Amino acid sequence: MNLSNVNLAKGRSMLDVRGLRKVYEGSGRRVEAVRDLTFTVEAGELVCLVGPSGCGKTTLLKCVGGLLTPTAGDVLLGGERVIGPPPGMAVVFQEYGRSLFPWMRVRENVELPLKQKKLSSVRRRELVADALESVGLTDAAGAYPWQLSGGMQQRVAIARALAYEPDVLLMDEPFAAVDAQTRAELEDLVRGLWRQRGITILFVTHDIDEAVYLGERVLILSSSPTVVQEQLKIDLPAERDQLHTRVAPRFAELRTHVYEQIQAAKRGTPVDRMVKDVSSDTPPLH
Ligand SMILES: Nc1ncnc2c1ncn2[C@@H]1O[C@H](COP(=O)(O)OP(=O)(O)OP(=O)(O)O)[C@@H](O)[C@H]1O
Repeated sequence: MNLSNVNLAKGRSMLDVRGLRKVYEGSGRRVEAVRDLTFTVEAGELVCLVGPSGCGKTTLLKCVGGLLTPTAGDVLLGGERVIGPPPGMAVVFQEYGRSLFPWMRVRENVELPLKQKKLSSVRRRELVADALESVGLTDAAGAYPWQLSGGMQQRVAIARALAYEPDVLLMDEPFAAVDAQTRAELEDLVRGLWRQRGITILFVTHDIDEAVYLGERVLILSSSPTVVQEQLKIDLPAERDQLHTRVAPRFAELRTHVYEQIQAAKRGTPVDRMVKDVSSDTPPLH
């Protein structure tokens, strides 16, 4: 499935997750990781998923990316059911060290997935150069990953995903392993790329501040077995920066609200099992 030619205007559903359930079984152990997840991501949206540790964020992302088969429910990308890794998706994982091939130069790592596409070598080179420029790594094209810092390696992983021109970019705690300053830079890089390129991004994080800073909407997940506890519209201005956004009173209100919800999830406070879609309203804050 290639959605590049499909007219997916902003505001239309790109990703539909319906009644998703995942139970792991084996070795005499049965874990209901995800109970019943339903949500939609619109074309061009940046949605963050946040929830307590072990609540099934990675499981959900693997199901969305077609890397795991759900026990029940469906994932639809552009209206088509995901039954394996779809060509319209790219994933950036936390462990950049394991996702890049150490024996390949940066430009070869970025080009590798493009070889699955029927593109001329000239076009592949253009896409690689454009993606490396977007993440500020043009000068590192000939280096090996192990010659780069952790933050630079994660930029390479982002460039590889961008070069692939995905309709949906899945990011699984991509900045969890880098230092705080690099993390802030990478957050701004992702928001900048999202605004420039209009990609649809589903970003998983356990970091509440990161979710509020990055997202247009935050989906708060309950503890395992997981359901969507709340969907919160982030009504901060589109122009965000680390200095001013994070000290804005509204940022503090939103992060406090998410924090309270996650604490409630950890305590196992019963939550409404239906999705509360507040995407068009200002969220109630207490
Ligand atoms: N392959 C597997 N087999 C059995 N159980 C699993 C498997 N993968 C995950 N689980 C269980 O499913 C639950 C959810 O795990 P998952 O890694 O999806 O959560 P998470 O929210 O991403 O965690 P964290 O925030 O700590 O990274 C956990 O109880 C975990 O032990």
